[in-house]
Amino acid sequence: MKVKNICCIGAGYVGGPTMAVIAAKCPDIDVHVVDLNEQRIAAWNDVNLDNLPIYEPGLSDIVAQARGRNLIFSTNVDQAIQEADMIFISVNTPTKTYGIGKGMAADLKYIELCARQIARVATSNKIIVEKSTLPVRTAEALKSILSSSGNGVKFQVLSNPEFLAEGTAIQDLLQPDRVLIGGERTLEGEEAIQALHDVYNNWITTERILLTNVWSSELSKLTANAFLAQRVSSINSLSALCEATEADVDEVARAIGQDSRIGPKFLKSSVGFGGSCFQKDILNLVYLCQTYGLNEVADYWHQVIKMNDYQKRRFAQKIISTLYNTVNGKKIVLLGWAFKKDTNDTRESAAIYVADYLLSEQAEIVVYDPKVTQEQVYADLDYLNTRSEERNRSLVTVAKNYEDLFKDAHAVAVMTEWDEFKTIDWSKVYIDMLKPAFIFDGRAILDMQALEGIGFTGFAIGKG
Ligand SMILES: NC(=O)C1=CN([C@@H]2O[C@H](COP(=O)(O)OP(=O)(O)OC[C@H]3O[C@@H](n4cnc5c(N)ncnc54)[C@H](O)[C@@H]3O)[C@@H](O)[C@H]2O)C=CC1
Ligand SMILES: O=C(O)[C@H]1O[C@H](OP(=O)(O)OP(=O)(O)OC[C@H]2O[C@@H](n3ccc(=O)[nH]c3=O)[C@H](O)[C@@H]2O)[C@H](O)[C@@H](O)[C@@H]1O
Repeated sequence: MKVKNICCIGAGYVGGPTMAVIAAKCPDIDVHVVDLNEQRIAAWNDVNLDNLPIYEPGLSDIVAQARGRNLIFSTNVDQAIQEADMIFISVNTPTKTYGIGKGMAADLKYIELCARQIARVATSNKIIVEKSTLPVRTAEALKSILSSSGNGVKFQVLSNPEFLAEGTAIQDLLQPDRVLIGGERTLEGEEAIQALHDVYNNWITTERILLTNVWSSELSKLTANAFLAQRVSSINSLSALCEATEADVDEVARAIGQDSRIGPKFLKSSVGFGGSCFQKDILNLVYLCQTYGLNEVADYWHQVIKMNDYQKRRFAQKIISTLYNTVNGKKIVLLGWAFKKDTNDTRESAAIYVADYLLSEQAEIVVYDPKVTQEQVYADLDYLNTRSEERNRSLVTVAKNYEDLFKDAHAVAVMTEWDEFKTIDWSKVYIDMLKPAFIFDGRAILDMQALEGIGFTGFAIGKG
């Protein structure tokens, strides 16, 4: 079967870029991306490509290439479902905030709503592709809902998890390490797998397209994120030991990373990992293990999150103890609020939690991030519900630029590894600050020796 018409439900960080790349690489396939969020769809359709709803290097070029030719963004979900022979489900799967599994399990209500809508609207056979990150065996529930419509329409459910990282999404989609497709190993299942394989094969070689069964594919996505986050927590756990023993965590990472069995990537110690998925997906994995009675396995993976929480707390405590055990009324400048550089995404960013600890000690925080808005900073703090919205606004200021940023500050802390922080004129900053002037580098990106030469009292994560 040759796919002619694709529908993607969910025009977010994954659905938008993924479909834009498919449309650009497969000009003979019509790609229809739909979402309930009218504002988001309007932004995808904006003539000014600077107004696309998400920022990713290279995205606007890809959208410009395909939009209006074979790439359509709309809110007409029913029509897109009816016309498609393949439907990607790319909706959000956040951690549940209520009921059984609260705070741990993935909330699958959006996925289920999609399945019910497809079952209600479809009048011809379709291949359903799980693009969202889902607990293992979700395809079973999807199949059960889809097959209950009773109108004779047949569905094949495939798992095709996405491995892109924010900030490098387009590069990751154009040249992925691998594409993973899981399907039923029946005749119809194999046909569906082949159809999706052929879509990707327009630009990705067969060797990089891995075929497997549905359950292995679903579980591989959670596993990949768990392994990546585990590496960060592993190196972060050792950053604490390095600080206690005068070892240097970057030197340790370099030494172990040269071992080809370990490899050099994802070994940069930090103030803690953030982003919308690592924590959510590991909690989901932990919950799954608990559900199957595998408590030791659950505890093992839960430790990755606990270590991350410890790292954020440890950094905040380091600031407090260094500032003579009180930050009450002291001005502390946080450089960076996004969860990593080159994105304006702040979901689960370590900066939010470090700020929250310091605010509970009644510090006065000034935040500067080149891409994050003031409204976003306040929204992130209000979401934690630690103190009133008024109190957050009275204790936190968001600076738009460097003007007077460091004036009379007691301390500066680097939270995000933005390149521009490396080229700040630190001698000038030193003059502006109160003395002793403290600097805390949560990403270990600054030249601490040079800073101490200027007169700063410095601390960098993982440096003894
Ligand atoms: N953000 C990332 O970098 C990555 C995310 N993922 C996974 O991909 C999935 C989607 O993530 P994001 O794109 O970040 O989420 P997102 O929140 O940016 O986008 C999801 C979109 O789905 C829409 N939606 C929800 N229910 C709908 C419905 N019934 N009909 C139509 N539209 C509906 C929402 O309005 C929203 O615009 C999640 O499962 C996530 O874990 C996987 C790899 C990378
Ligand atoms: O499922 C997802 O959502 C995605 O999650 C991550 O991508 P992302 O969260 O966008 O960004 P990463 O580059 O993985 O960084 C995550 C966090 O770890 C931190 N990190 C990363 C690497 C490192 O060495 N040290 C470190 O502290 C980053 O600063 C950031 O806060 C994965 O890398 C993607 O493969 C996956 O598809």
